[in-house]
Amino acid sequence: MTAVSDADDPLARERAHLAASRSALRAMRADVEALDLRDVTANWVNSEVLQHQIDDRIKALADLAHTPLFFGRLDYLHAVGAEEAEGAEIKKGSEATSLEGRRRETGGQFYIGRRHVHDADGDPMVIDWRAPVSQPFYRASKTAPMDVALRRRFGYTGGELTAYEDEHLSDPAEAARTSKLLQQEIERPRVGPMRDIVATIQPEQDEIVRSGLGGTVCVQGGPGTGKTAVGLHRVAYLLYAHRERLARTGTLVIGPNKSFLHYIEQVLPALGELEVKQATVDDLVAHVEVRGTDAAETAVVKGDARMAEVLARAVRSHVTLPTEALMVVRGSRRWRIPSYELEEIVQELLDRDIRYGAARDALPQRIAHAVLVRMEQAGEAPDDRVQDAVARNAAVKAAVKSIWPPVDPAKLVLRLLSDADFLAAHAEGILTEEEQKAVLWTKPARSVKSAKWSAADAVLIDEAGDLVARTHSLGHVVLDEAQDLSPMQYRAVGRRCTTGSATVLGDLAQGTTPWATRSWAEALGHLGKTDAVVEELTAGFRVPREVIAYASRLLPDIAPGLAEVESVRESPGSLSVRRVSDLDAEVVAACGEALAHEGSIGLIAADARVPALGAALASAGLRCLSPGEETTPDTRLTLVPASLAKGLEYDYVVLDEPSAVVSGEPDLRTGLRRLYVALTRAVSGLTVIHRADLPGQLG
Ligand SMILES: Nc1ncnc2c1ncn2[C@@H]1O[C@H](COP(=O)(O)OP(=O)(O)OP(=O)(O)O)[C@@H](O)[C@H]1O
Repeated sequence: MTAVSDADDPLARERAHLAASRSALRAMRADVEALDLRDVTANWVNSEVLQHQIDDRIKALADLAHTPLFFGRLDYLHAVGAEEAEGAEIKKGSEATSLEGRRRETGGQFYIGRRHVHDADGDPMVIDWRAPVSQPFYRASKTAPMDVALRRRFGYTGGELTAYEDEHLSDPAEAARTSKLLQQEIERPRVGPMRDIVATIQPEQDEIVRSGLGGTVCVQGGPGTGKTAVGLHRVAYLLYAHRERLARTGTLVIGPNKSFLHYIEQVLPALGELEVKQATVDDLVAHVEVRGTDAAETAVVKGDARMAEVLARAVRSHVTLPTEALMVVRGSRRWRIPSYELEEIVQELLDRDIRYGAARDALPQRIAHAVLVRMEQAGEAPDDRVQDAVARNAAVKAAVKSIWPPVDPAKLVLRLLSDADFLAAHAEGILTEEEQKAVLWTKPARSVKSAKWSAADAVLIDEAGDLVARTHSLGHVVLDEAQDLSPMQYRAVGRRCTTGSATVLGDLAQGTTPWATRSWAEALGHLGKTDAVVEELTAGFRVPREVIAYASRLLPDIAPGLAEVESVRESPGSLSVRRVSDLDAEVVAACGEALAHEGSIGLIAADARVPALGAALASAGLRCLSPGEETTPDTRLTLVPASLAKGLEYDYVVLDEPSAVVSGEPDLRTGLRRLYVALTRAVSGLTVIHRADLPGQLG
């Protein structure tokens, strides 16, 4: 029997490259594991830090059995520069040199994967998907082949490479066709948390993913258009392209709630990025314990950007212009600074755009300077040490304390919400009387500790905190489900990226808070990023065509003017709407039917219906999870209160009583938006079960 030659069996050749890449990765990992820190660090702290970095590197180099090491290949027509091939990762001269050789032979053949893998000589076996040379894998087309002769996509079953699909982009004779492997990957059933999409990022998504670190991008996109996926991949891309800078400044992903963050938390580690922090807006502003809630009209006023002006006035009101001269005694001499001169110093600090706390810190030195000028006029020759000593003089300290006392942000907000006169003094001309009444506590709180702070109050404290001392800014912030943020929350996020940039993701049609975003331009203004570019994603990857068409009947009422999502997925029979008389029993039965399919099942219901449905499922012997709990092959059903459905997805969704979802909200528009969210969580099938009439648009 003759052995099959490589040329005869390309699949065998690709498998051989996979096996070789795997062993190269193992060798890279072994190299890192073998590092002996005792040789390089004498000091314990350094070795702790280094060990941490090494542990991360070892984790990042893990060969995950079910994550293919590469998913594509590009064959270039002409040579590619070493810079482009390795992008920001290029470090070793040997890689560049050996690449040179490879280019001469082949014109450039690159395997694209989740991370860079090289062999013992430093020859690249797999190129990081983020390297510039990988870009045509996502963007090249028949009309713009980007110098690519062949684009090959690989299909895997488990960890096994089982198929490939070729596109000869520069061959005019070959007709363009849609990729089956791409379609299969998009339709692969979901079990467990969200996964990465590196193998199938679409051209319009790639443009956002690879947009530069300097600019803020805002993405408007309907349900399932890949906003979350794009935001997470953008962070991974930026970390690759600007690793050092972002390692110093930090990156953060902000999501609407803990269960959502739990759902997305494995995407970045799967891409080898372990250092990105995640938080909700509430986490960011957790200066006090939140135990209270606000009525909607109160929260609307507290979340309004005008509150920033009220707070700014209230903070500044602590400055009292001096009315008396200051006498500084040093040895046998007395130095007098008249009140008008003190006033000038204070006024000058007030006019400058610096934080209250920074100005307070500067004041003693300014006063000391005025004293020094007098000393010099009197023929003395004081130096810096004298100035410092004067700044610390008891009389100067006392003057500073009375002119510019310290401000505690939480105490300030406590006073604004408790003391009608204090609020009125600073809200005059900004908030109406009714609005002032709305924010005042009916029962004034005694102390910061005992106050029943609401989530909106915590944001006010954060704003006040920033007026006193500048908030630390990160290098990049991804803000998901942004449409639900109040103007004051946008400001809280904005001050965490004043010197960095942001990726803002949202859908105006899915805004379900009373202060939901009306326009991105307005939101970006509150965020402090008016120069942001607004992009729109319209291709839907989650929801099948039939289902999105049904949900989109709500669009004219909830977001007139927004385009309907164009599903990339045809899935006939994916929608079923049933009117029943025994609601609970039929819902349980529908869950049972859904469980006959592979993948995850979500039963979505109005929050108030959740206890009854939980009991009905339990008595039918069906185990269910709460959102954020991980699905397992044994327990694939999650009971989801409609208020937590946002951002999540399930292969099959059973939606209980739509009218209850609508009436669970304070107004019709919010109710219909909540329903729109619930209707757009299904990947493969949606079953709507109702006893009451459906909202008119769906009837
Ligand atoms: N290019 C792609 N290839 C494969 N799957 C994709 C692609 N883009 C998005 N998806 C998948 O589509 C689903 C929806 O994506 P995602 O959750 O990011 O959408 P979204 O716009 O944030 O939705 P929502 O508005 O509902 O929060 C996810 O399962 C995601 O992995």
